[in-house]
Formats: sequence, C-alpha cells, structure tokens
Amino acid sequence: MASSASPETAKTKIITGPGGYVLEDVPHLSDYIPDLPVYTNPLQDNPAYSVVKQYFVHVDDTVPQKIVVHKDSPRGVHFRRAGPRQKVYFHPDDVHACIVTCGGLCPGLNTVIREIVCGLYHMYGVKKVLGIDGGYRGFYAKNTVHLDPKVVNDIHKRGGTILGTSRGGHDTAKIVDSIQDRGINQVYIIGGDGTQRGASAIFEEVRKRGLKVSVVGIPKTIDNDVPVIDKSFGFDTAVEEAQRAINAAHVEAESFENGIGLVKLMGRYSGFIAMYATLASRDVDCCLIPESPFYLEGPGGLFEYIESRLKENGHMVLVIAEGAGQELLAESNTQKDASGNKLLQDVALWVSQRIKDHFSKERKMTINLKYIDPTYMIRAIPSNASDNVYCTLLAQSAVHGAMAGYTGYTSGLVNGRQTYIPFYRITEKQNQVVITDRMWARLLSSTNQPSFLHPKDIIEDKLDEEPATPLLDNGNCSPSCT
Ligand SMILES: Nc1ncnc2c1ncn2[C@@H]1O[C@H](COP(=O)(O)OP(=O)(O)O)[C@@H](O)[C@H]1O
Ligand SMILES: O=P(O)(O)OC[C@H]1O[C@](O)(COP(=O)(O)O)[C@@H](O)[C@@H]1O
Ligand SMILES: [Mg+2]
Repeated sequence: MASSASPETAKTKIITGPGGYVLEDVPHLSDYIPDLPVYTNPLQDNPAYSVVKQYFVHVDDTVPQKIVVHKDSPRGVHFRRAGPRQKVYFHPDDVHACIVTCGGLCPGLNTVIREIVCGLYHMYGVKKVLGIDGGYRGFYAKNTVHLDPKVVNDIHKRGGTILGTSRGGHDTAKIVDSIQDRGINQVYIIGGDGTQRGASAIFEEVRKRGLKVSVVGIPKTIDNDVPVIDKSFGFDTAVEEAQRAINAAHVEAESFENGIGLVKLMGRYSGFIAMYATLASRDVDCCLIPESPFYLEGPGGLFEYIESRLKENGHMVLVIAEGAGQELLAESNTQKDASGNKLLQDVALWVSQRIKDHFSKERKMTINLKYIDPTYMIRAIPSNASDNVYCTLLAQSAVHGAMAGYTGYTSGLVNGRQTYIPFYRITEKQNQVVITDRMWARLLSSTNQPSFLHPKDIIEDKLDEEPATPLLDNGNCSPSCT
C-alpha cells in the first residue's frame, strides 16, 4: 500500500490559462505515488448510466467561482467539476472505504451516509464500507460498523447520524495509524469547518506516509458558515422548520396584550438561518444576528423599536441568532467545547429578561413575552425533499472523485454545479452574512427594524471592504449573496 513519500506538504495546485483563467485544482494520488494502475470505469457497462449521453465528465471541465463578470473581467478562479471519470484509480474489489461524521448534528447526515454507501455499491460494485462510530475518536477508541445498502436503506428518514458524532478527539497520527492498520483506502469525512481542518491534517499525514488513500470531505454545517459553496445541506430544512417556531411565537404574541414572541435560532458566528427564516416568514419584526451589533437603550435602540411596534401593532416577533450580541452580556465567557469552539451565553434569555425589566420597571407597561428555543428540535429532524436530493448529489460526487484518484478535497456545490474544492479554500475563513450586501438590506426593509448603525459606519464599511461574498443577480443566488 505504501510508496515513497514526498517530503514537502501538499502545495496548492494552481493552473493558469489565457484571459486570467485560474484553476485551483485538488491533489491526485498520482501526484505523490508513481505508476498507479488505471482501470476502466465500471459505470460504462451499467445499464442505468450507459444510456446517458456524455455521462463522463471531461477532464478539462471546470466551474467558475464568480459568475457575474464584466466585459473586461479576468476569467478568475475555477474549481474542478465533479462527476464520474472514464478512468478510475481503484479496482472495485480493492476498495475499502470508511465514513465518519463529526461535529454538531445537521439534517441530512444520514442521507449523505446512505448515498455514499449506495453510490459505492451500486455504481462501482464496492462491497467493503465501514462506518466509524462516534466521530474522529472512533478511529482509535471505538468500534466500527459494516455498512451496505440494506443496512442504510431507510436511514434518510431519520434525523441525526446512525454513526454517532463527537467534538474533540482529533489525533492525526492515531487516526492515520488506524486507517493504515485497517487497510482503508477511501476516507469520507462529513463535518463542518473544524472537521474539514481535521480532514486536511489527515490528508497531509496520509500523503507524508505515501499511502494510496483518498481523503474526501463533505461539508456539513447547519449554520451555513462554510465558505465557497452555494449553501450547505440541511440549511433549507432548518429554515423551513424554524417557520414552525416563528409561527408559534406569532400566534402567542398576537393573542396577548403587548405580546412579544421571541425565537432563538442557531448561528454561532453566522446569522444565515435567522436571516432566511425572517425573510421567509414575514411575521418577524426584528432579526438580530452575530454580524450586526445592536444595542438596547436610547434612540435607535431595541427598546425604542419594540415600544413603537407595540404601540403601532399591539404585538411583535423577534428572532435572535444565538451568537448575536454576545459582547453585550455581562460576564464574558471564556469556556470552550471539546473542539475549541467558544461556548456561548444564552443571549435570547438575557434579552428577554432585559426587555421584561425595561418595560415593567422603567416604562411601567404590561408586556407578555414568550421565549421559544427550538434550536435542537430543528437540528434533529430528517432533511426535507430538496435537501435529500442535494445530499445525494454531494455524496455521489464525493464517490466519483475518490474513485478517480482525487484526494484532499471537499465536494461542494458552486454556482449550481458540483465541484471538488481544495481543503484550504474551505478552512481558510467562515461564511458570514455581509450586512452591507443587498440581502441584509432586503431584510431591514422587510422588517423595518433599525440597522443599529450610523450612516457614517455604513459608508466607511462600504469603502473599506469588498463584500466577502459574491453579488449574484441572475437568480442563481445563494444564501450568502444578494
Ligand atoms: N484545527 C483542527 N485540526 C484538527 N481537527 C480539528 C480542528 N478543529 C476541529 N477539529 C476536529 O473536528 C471535529 C469537529 O469539529 P467541530 O468544531 O466540533 O465541529 P464542525 O466540524 O461542525 O465545525 C472534532 O472532532 C474536532 O476535534
Ligand atoms: O450544543 P452543540 O452540540 O455543541 O452544538 C451547538 C452549536 O453547533 C452549531 O449548530 C454549529 O454547528 P455547524 O455549523 O458545524 O453545524 C451552532 O449553531 C451551535 O452553537
Ligand atoms: Mg464549526
């Protein structure tokens, strides 16, 4: 299995072409293992696929990262298009794959597991697939489970992950020892930014040891904070499920004098769920997210706005992403979870208390505030129909890439096309709502809430910073753009 290892770490693979074309390519097993045998893709003889004209992806197919361009714009960054290749670098009988899920839960995890297993089995005839129990530490501290299409047949109807998950426990050397000892040669790692960092470390170690092992990431984040990709699986499901909590908050608020319904939604550093749930609902009067600092008292503050809404409308609905306004809370919390993520304080509970105190003590007004926290209920449901299809495409793309010998990549949707993205692009930053983009402006105009910003701040922001996310205007819009 091992061959001579190249000493240096994997460098970025940049290929340039005319007109400012740049391909940020992904590593391939043949980059560091010479003379690998190549096989004909078994899909060629598969009755389901062989009728599809041009089923195989052309070796030169790439997908642009930026699709809004001007006449003279350079062609810009591209990613390798995902999909089946005519030639594969693994004989199906030799494949020993494993799947691991890490980090927090997200709707769709079981669908991704199911489709990796079924993709390997039905498309390539791969029979040996292991499930790693309980996240990264499962590689060296827990049991494994055998996976085949029968075992995973109806798991997509269940929330959570049948493999279990965990935070912390990433020990690169022990994980790669376990991969080597078990003779695993395809590793499918489903998880968020932390997980993809771990996957990148595993890939580097595998490469250093010269192992013929494809290391593949599938991005999972309910917060939609993984960059580059259009959106993450489970995000649509989460936004949809959040409507139920917002509806409940609205019903409660409407039914009482000066009723305030307050809903907390997930979003540690990125407020996408809160923003999209607000935009979808039309019942929300104010949405608070981590990217947009707010304040409670004085002109332009939250209390003033709440009072005006209650006077005007008799009730109001507030949505708060859990990472919003953390800087306002009295004791700063320095505690971290096992993965090193900052533990958050319950901002929604704190805001609820402050609202109650303000109106009863200072304004002598009777209000009826109902605080709803549906966060884990949202995260634990199975994925909806469109996320199920999305998970299937992601999983199949991951499988095709590994079979074709690619490694060190995350499978992801870019401008509506499945691509292979090098790990460093996924881990270098987090996707956040850009509050100077048009999507946030749409939200402000639909809720009519204060921006909590002075016009001076906004202008300076606009001059200083390019929007962190692309501005797409053609209906091909992602949750991260306007
Ligand atoms: N920088 C890192 N290097 C290696 N492993 C990491 C790193 N950050 C996180 N991990 C591992 O990835 C797994 C999941 O990370 P976590 O941050 O909890 O969730 P998520 O992947 O959803 O962001 C954990 O097992 C953690 O130990
Ligand atoms: O309570 P846990 O399991 O640590 O998870 C809670 C956190 O995980 C998150 O869902 C983020 O996880 P992902 O973006 O990786 O899915 C946060 O919104 C939330 O704070
Ligand atoms: Mg994370």
